[in-house]
This record gives sequence, structure tokens and C-alpha cells, in this order.
Amino acid sequence: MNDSLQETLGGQDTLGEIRREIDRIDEAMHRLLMERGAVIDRLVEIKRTAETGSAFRPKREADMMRRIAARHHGRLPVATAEHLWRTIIATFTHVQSPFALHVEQGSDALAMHDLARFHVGFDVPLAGHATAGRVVRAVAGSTGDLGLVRIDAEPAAAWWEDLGGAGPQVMARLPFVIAPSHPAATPALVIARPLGDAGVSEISVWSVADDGDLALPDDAETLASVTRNARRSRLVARPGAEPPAPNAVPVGGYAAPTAI
Ligand SMILES: O=C(O)C(=O)C[C@]1(C(=O)O)C=C[C@@H](O)C=C1
Repeated sequence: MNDSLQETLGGQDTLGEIRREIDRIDEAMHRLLMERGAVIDRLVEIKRTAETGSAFRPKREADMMRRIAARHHGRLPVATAEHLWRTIIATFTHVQSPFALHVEQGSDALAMHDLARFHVGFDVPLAGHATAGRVVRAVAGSTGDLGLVRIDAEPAAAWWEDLGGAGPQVMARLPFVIAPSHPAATPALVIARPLGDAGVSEISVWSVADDGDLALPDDAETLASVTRNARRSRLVARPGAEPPAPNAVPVGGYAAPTAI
């Protein structure tokens, strides 16, 4: 059936009516996004971004993404809604205070590039690095840049030993919205220099070194592990603030991913 024949049908909505409805929704969405930009202009005036050099607020972002995931239903895949808001939020973060995202390319550069663009859209510049260690150094040497490193169970080096203190820390874990057939599900961590009280510590992250026989509590998750000359170094995540071992060094925290 061609469009003009469909247009003349009585009873049900015509194609023209439905398209006018889509145009109305698109216009409202566009106007709301522009209105959001004006609100961000007001936020810039009162937010003390200069203190850390970064407008990134992981705790706030986790709350927002959880509400989107909880509210979501219907034909649009939740990952599409997530990507749209990730692009909006990352772009407005960049508008407030420009930053680059340093991405570990490693053995699957395409997957990491997809993950990066899914989370920050196309306004945030990316810088590729061969190893996680180089990402950590690039973030350490920047004012407000972020880093994206893959969670690799057996990495080449214990890059997490350079995190913590006044240096870069783990700030988020990806994927955050766990959904079937998610198009950007590569496991990764976001790192940034300290953000004051804007960080999240629902799950705390630790660097733990031992000689190979230290057992961790049942609720601890080993994200990565490297053993060299009988010294084992692990990157460990654990709910709450309690260290998983007496000598554990705090290296950040993240909001618990949400499943739908
Ligand atoms: O709420 C803030 O502090 C903002 O800067 C706004 C905003 C957003 O666009 O919603 C942007 C960056 C932050 O990471 C969190 C949220």
C-alpha cells in the first residue's frame, strides 16, 4: 500500500497523522535538550568544578542511569536509551570542563573504541594507549582527563599499583546497565584523579599483594591478578568500605552495576 492510499484510509490513524505525532515528539525532545543546555549554564555558575578540574560526578550519574533503567519499557532497547543519556551527560560534562578520555587499546582495540564512544559520544576526544599502565600515567599527568582500562583477568602488568593516594583512582565500572544483548558489554573500569566527595564507594576497590597463599573474604571479587617472582598482586573489589586484607591499599570505588 502506498503512502497516499494509506493517508486516505478512514477509521484508524493515517500515516500522515502518525508522522505528525512523531514530529511533535521530536520537536519537544529537541526543545527540552536545548532547555537542558541552558540549565547547565546555570549549574556552571554554582558548581566548583575548578577545585578538581573535572565536572565528572560519578555518584550523580549512577543515580540518573539507575532511574532510566528502572523506568524503561517498550520497543526502544534500554541500551539505546542508556547511550543517548550517556552522550548527553558526557557532552555536558565536556562543555563544563573540557577533558580527553584515554583508552587502553590492548588486544581488542575495536571493542574498547566502541565502549568509549558508547559512553562519551563523539564530542569528547579519545587518546589511544597500548597498555593500561600508559592510560594511568596519562590520567595522572592531566588535570581532569578520564581513563578507560579493560578488566582483564590476567593482564601483562599490575597497573593498579600506580592508583590511589593523590593519583588516579577507580571511579566507575562498566557495563553499568546489565541487559541481554548489550552492544557495549566489554568489562572495564573508568579512572580519574580524585574528585572529592563526588566519587562512589558502594563497592570499594583495593590493591592487594601477597606471596600466593592469602585467602580473601567470600564477598571479595578479584578483577585482575599478576604473579611475578612469587609475589602476587591482585585488584580486588568488595562491597562496603572494609578492606579485604590487612595490607590492602585503597584504589577507588564504584556504584554497583544495575541489571534489568
Ligand atoms: O549534576 C552535575 O553536577 C552536572 O554536572 C550535570 C551532569 C548532567 O549533564 O546531568 C553532567 C556531569 C556530571 O557527571 C553529572 C551530571
